[in-house]
Amino acid sequence: MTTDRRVLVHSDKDSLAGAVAARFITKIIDILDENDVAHVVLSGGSVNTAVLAAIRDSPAQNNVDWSRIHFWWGDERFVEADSPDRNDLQARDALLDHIPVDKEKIHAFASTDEIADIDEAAAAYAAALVDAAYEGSLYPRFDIMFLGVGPDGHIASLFPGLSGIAERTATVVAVRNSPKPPPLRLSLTLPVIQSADRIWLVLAGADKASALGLALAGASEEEVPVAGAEGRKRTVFFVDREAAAEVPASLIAPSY
Ligand SMILES: O=C(O)[C@H](O)[C@@H](O)[C@H](O)[C@H](O)COP(=O)(O)O
Repeated sequence: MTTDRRVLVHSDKDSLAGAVAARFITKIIDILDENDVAHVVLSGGSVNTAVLAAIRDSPAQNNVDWSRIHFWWGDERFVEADSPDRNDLQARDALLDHIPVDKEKIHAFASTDEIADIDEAAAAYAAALVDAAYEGSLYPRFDIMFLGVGPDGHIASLFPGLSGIAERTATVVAVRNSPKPPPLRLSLTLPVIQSADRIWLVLAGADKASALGLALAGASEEEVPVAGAEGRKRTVFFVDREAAAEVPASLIAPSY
């Protein structure tokens, strides 16, 4: 697992979103210089959606060959296709509908209109991951995985105290009792999350400070799921000052 886990602090949510957007554009151009395609995992939540909007609004995004990027989601609310609760709709509104993506490379979780049974929907996403997997794996090589963090420390739809966080075999789990509504969700599991080359966690607000502090101080992933977010190459916590309030000073990278 990575030894490179860094915390980058920005003054507020807007500058955080702008900085992550700029860094994403630079990094994805580099990745596409070296690879035919890239795989990016998107997240729900207001902060990550603000990042997507900032990417859309950046003139530099014209330099990205969007048609070579596969888009996946870390989790999804299992609701109707047109529900505003859907993470994929939020991402389409903020970015995907505004850039020249290849629609076949947008891998959204099924809605309840497409597949009524949540276990079948989880199996369908697991099958989509296999279809794009590199040899010998059950999922693609994810270049960048965006994750949000809840005040309880949840990532994707892996919540403290629920069984999903402990799943080590399945790549996708059906969540029936999410403490945050809506209760039915689909989520990648921790082994898939930890397979990503780069995990970029983007979080803002005082309500995240405790979970982030605990995770970085060595709490278990069962107690604070974000503690388990470690990518293969690099794990970066992009945070605002409020969310950074309980981060050990030794982990904070010099601001830039
Ligand atoms: O699944 C959900 O209900 C949310 O999408 C959640 O996982 C979100 O990503 C975090 O709570 C961060 O949310 P904010 O970015 O809005 O703080």
